[in-house]
Amino acid sequence: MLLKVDSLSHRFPGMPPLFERLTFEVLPGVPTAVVGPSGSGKSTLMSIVAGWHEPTSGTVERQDISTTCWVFQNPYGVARRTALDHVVLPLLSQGLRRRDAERQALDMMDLFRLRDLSDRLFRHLSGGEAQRLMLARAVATRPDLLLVDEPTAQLDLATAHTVNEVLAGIAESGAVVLVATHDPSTRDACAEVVDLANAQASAHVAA
Ligand SMILES: Nc1ncnc2c1ncn2[C@@H]1O[C@H](COP(=O)(O)OP(=O)(O)OP(=O)(O)O)[C@@H](O)[C@H]1O
Repeated sequence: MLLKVDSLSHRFPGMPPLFERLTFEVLPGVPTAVVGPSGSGKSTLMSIVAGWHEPTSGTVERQDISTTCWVFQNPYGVARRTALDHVVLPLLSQGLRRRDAERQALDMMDLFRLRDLSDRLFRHLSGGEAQRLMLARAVATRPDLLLVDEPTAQLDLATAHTVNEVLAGIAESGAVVLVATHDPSTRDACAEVVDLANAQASAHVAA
């Protein structure tokens, strides 16, 4: 598997270019951070990589990648469903029996320190809990490509550390992982960094 971004440029109508000729690759086992100031185009890049948005020019190749999950910056859930339901549902739709889906979902919630909240309604979760729940749901389905936008934005240091470790573990287990972040601890937990700070003039990848 390989995510290959080649000479990618994007500009919204009437705005200066967000990035130009951005070129980088992400391999399984090499979690990669996308960094840059607010408004530099991190979320836009994620949506282009996810295939939701057409770039102005350039290409995104998803070699041997058949499943993609994109975890948004803002968590979206069903107010009157439990936390556990949110993780179980995609597993049921993958064909797992309910008992197996629940076991797998609880294991995943454990990783993200959410197991004690399994029966809590989504609308009663805190922002950080809801954000971790969205991560647990995405990771539980074992996507080939995992795109994550600001996973630690609402978390304390210790919980952010847990999330960074889980994301590194997911990459190690063979997924292609790309994380947009402002958080230095997440940046440091990644093996590669794509910096959009200077990507208007010439794109680059910094280690
Ligand atoms: N559909 C759109 N049409 C026009 N402008 C847009 C559109 N989507 C995003 N923008 C603008 O493009 C710029 C980049 O937005 P984006 O959300 O990608 O930045 P970001 O780096 O993720 O920011 P943040 O760190 O604040 O989340 C912003 O100035 C934003 O207002």
